[in-house]
Amino acid sequence: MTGAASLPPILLVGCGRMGGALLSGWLEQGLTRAVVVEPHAAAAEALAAQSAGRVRVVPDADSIPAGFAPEAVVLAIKPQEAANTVPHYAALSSGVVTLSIMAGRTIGGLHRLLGEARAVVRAMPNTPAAVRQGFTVACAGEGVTAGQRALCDALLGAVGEVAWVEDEALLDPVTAVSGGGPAYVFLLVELLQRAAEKLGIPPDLARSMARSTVAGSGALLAVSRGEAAELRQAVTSPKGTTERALAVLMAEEAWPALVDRAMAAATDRSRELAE
Ligand SMILES: NC(=O)C1=CN([C@@H]2O[C@H](COP(=O)(O)OP(=O)(O)OC[C@H]3O[C@@H](n4cnc5c(N)ncnc54)[C@H](OP(=O)(O)O)[C@@H]3O)[C@@H](O)[C@H]2O)C=CC1
Ligand SMILES: O=C(O)[C@@H]1CCC=N1
Repeated sequence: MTGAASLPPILLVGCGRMGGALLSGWLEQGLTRAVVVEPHAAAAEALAAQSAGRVRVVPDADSIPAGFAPEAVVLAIKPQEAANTVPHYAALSSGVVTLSIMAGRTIGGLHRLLGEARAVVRAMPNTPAAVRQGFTVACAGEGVTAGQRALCDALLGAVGEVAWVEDEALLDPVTAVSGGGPAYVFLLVELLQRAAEKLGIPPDLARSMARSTVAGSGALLAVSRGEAAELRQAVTSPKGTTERALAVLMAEEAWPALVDRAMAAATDRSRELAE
């Protein structure tokens, strides 16, 4: 991974939830010069305050200061905006690496929008990036140099762990599982809270219980060397209460089948977003 202090000038296109999380990680790591294209006024104002002059926010590609020469163009807009937006960055992406975090959008599709000769890395981070606990899977397209890959590794590594794969097709199931994964965990919190309330627990207590249980379990998992199944078994006393709940959740037609179906649906959607 490239040293944090060596982060070169970056152009970030789209500074919403994911782009903003990445940028704050880069700023924390000492990024000194970036231009952010972000038409959303509130997000742009927050950024300007956070960056103490290191980031210039502009509303569109035409407003990028003349002479700004980024070493990476990071695409963090929605996949549905790619066709109209990405071609505006064809000139700036020439000779540098383009790092896309857009769901579904393929390296080949980005080559068609930017020009075949462009160096493109496709990556899928997740929102724990906001607290530097993200997990990103990345894939480098043809022609990406070792230096460009190291730069992308540094940019993604600023917000958490990075794993690289050779097979780009894996990015679709990755998007389903780790890209969207935080949403499923937060849904579990919501459902635990709702069930607790239905069982008569006051809402405030139900909320605290559900949040702390999931956050604490995540913290325990993070420091554990063993498998998740072992942590589950450590809670499950023989003939006890958890065993009864797990018999419901782990029935083949329950969570095992539902999670398979949900991940397949998200994977299919990622493939649909390709063009
Ligand atoms: N959210 C997540 O958990 C993850 C998202 N991703 C990917 O990251 C990308 C961004 O997602 P997310 O951050 O959630 O979305 P957001 O909507 O929060 O961020 C996108 C931002 O881009 C801005 N924008 C719209 N059009 C343009 C444009 N032409 N030029 C520059 N900026 C523009 C939007 O402004 P406005 O609101 O005004 O339209 C918005 O602020 C998506 O492609 C998504 O697939 C990847 C991993 C996880
Ligand atoms: O829901 C989405 O499409 C994006 C990609 C992964 C997480 N959020």
